Amino acid sequence: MKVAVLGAAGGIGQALALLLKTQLPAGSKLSLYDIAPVTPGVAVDLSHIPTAVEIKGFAGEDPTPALVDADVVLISAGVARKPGMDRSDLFNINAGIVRNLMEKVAATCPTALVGIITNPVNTTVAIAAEVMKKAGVYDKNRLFGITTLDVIRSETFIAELKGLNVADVKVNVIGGHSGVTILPLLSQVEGVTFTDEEVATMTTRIQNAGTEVVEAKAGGGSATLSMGQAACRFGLSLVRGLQGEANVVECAYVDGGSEHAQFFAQPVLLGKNGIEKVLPYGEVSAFEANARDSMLDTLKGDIKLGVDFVK
Ligand SMILES: NC(=O)c1ccc[n+]([C@@H]2O[C@H](COP(=O)([O-])OP(=O)(O)OC[C@H]3O[C@@H](n4cnc5c(N)ncnc54)[C@H](O)[C@@H]3O)[C@@H](O)[C@H]2O)c1
Ligand SMILES: O=C(O)C[C@H](O)C(=O)O
Repeated sequence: MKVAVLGAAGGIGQALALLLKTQLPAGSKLSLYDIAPVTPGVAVDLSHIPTAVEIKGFAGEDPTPALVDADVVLISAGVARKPGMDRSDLFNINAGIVRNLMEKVAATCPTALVGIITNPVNTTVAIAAEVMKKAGVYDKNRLFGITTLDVIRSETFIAELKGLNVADVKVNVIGGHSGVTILPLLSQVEGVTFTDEEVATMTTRIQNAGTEVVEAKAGGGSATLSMGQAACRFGLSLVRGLQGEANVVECAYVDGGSEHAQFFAQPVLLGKNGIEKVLPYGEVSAFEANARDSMLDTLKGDIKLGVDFVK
């Protein structure tokens, strides 16, 4: 199994690479790429960790050598937010970066499972899909916007509020990955009840959690370490699915035939071909149904921006 990380010298990329080096199954290959010249050095550094994961680093303008024979590609290349910015403010720079990298993915490893981390995810995933379509190699079951950070934040905050063991908290987060498009389904969390006020406060906290980190870092970037953990969890789930493990389920932003929008985050069953099955997200409360319906104009606008960018 070969996993490639594009953007591997960045805050997320380095954390993710470290976690993958220590957690990928024995015999895996890990390939790091970034335009930053330090990237081969990052790989040399990680290569001294005694795990049976072979690691190589590549820098420069062309990601192709890192992509050859990749089974999974995780993309965090691009710029991050500073205080006062919205994720959509990153579009001008990151749209072109994702388009260019996806052109290389389409040419070099078109059947790889691709996880997009680069913001604005609601839009960059649509860009990735359009690039693959243009190249004639689009498979909607192999492309994912990684929304796992919203899931692990929800698990953490709910466990804190309700005094639960965080390992026991499971929550679906649906929609997209920015502001009101992030919708945790609190009504489905087993073993707890929330007051209306708790639902409103917790939903807003989860939706604004990225901004919480951006403000706390005060100009030093956005979430990197928690995102490294989230991307590692998602990447390992992709690998477990590819290896034939049963019942691997994650929420992700996918082209899953949703009635709500072309791309929509919801639970998916992962397998040897990426998405084996898009799963229903279940019953929702009146509050959640209203929040879901209210987000759709924003989400569809974000998606259209990405589609138009490539067309
Ligand atoms: N999906 C999520 O939940 C989530 C969470 C956190 C951050 N993000 C996003 O992830 C992205 C990266 O964040 P970060 O904190 O790691 O930023 P960072 O600035 O620390 O790292 C980005 C890396 O991308 C590299 N890069 C830039 N252009 C490139 C190109 N054309 N090819 C290859 N590499 C290139 C840079 O050299 C840098 O090393 C941002 O867009 C951020 O908004 C997404
Ligand atoms: O908020 C950001 O800009 C980064 C990321 O999308 C996050 O949710 O932390």
